[in-house]
Amino acid sequence: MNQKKELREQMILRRKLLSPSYMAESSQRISKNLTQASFYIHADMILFYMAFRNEVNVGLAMEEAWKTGKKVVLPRVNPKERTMSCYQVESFAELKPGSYGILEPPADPEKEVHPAELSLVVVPGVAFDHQGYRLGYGGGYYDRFFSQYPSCLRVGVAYPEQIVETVYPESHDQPLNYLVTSQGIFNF
Ligand SMILES: Nc1nc2c(c(=O)[nH]1)N(C=O)[C@@H](CNc1ccc(C(=O)N[C@@H](CCC(=O)O)C(=O)O)cc1)CN2
Ligand SMILES: Nc1ncnc2c1ncn2[C@@H]1O[C@H](COP(=O)(O)OP(=O)(O)OP(=O)(O)O)[C@@H](O)[C@H]1O
Repeated sequence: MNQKKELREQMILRRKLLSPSYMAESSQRISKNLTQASFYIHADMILFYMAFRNEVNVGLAMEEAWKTGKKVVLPRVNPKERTMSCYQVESFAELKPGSYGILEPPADPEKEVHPAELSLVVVPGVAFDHQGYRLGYGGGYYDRFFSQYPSCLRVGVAYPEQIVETVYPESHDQPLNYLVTSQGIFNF
């Protein structure tokens, strides 16, 4: 547990040291690699995330998804229960800062999507390992989400600097199917 906490702090620090131009360029390459992958091409409803604190910015992939007629979905978090609900979005202009300052869609019941309908989930993270495990901010949001809805394909996105030998997975940690980096794609 302490190993996990130390790795989280170390990896957040490492990510803070990346330059804005490096992150922008890598994020573009990651978005491009993602949108060229067959699992993305075949997906019609995709849960993305809005980057905060130096995370990989997948905005370019979201724009590509809108252009090609895919349904773009974003989460709203419920910090009390540590759960996420999903809403379809049509543009970045609809979003407003929510919990943790992360941009979120409005809670419009007509736009709510049942997570079982998602064909692909793009997952942020602090660190990723060679077995397909990820380390987040410790809220357990994605682990809880995937244990409840195990059928959607999970794809992590990372700068190569975020990949480590192991993130010390625990029994509740839900592994990814793929990890997309600026240098290529891992299949677990
Ligand atoms: N862009 C993005 N959206 C996301 C996630 C993410 O990792 N990235 N999440 C993925 O889970 C969820 C939000 N999870 C979060 C969990 C904790 C903190 C946070 O600020 N934690 C404090 C510690 C607070 C505490 O210990 O109670 C901190 O890090 O300072 C932020 C986001 C849902 N949306
Ligand atoms: N399926 C689950 N049901 C209930 N609690 C869970 C579940 N998965 C994880 N948790 C709890 O959530 C907490 C955080 O888990 P963990 O440290 O793995 O989060 P994380 O993967 O870093 O965060 P996140 O998924 O939010 O990015 C743990 O205390 C864990 O017990």
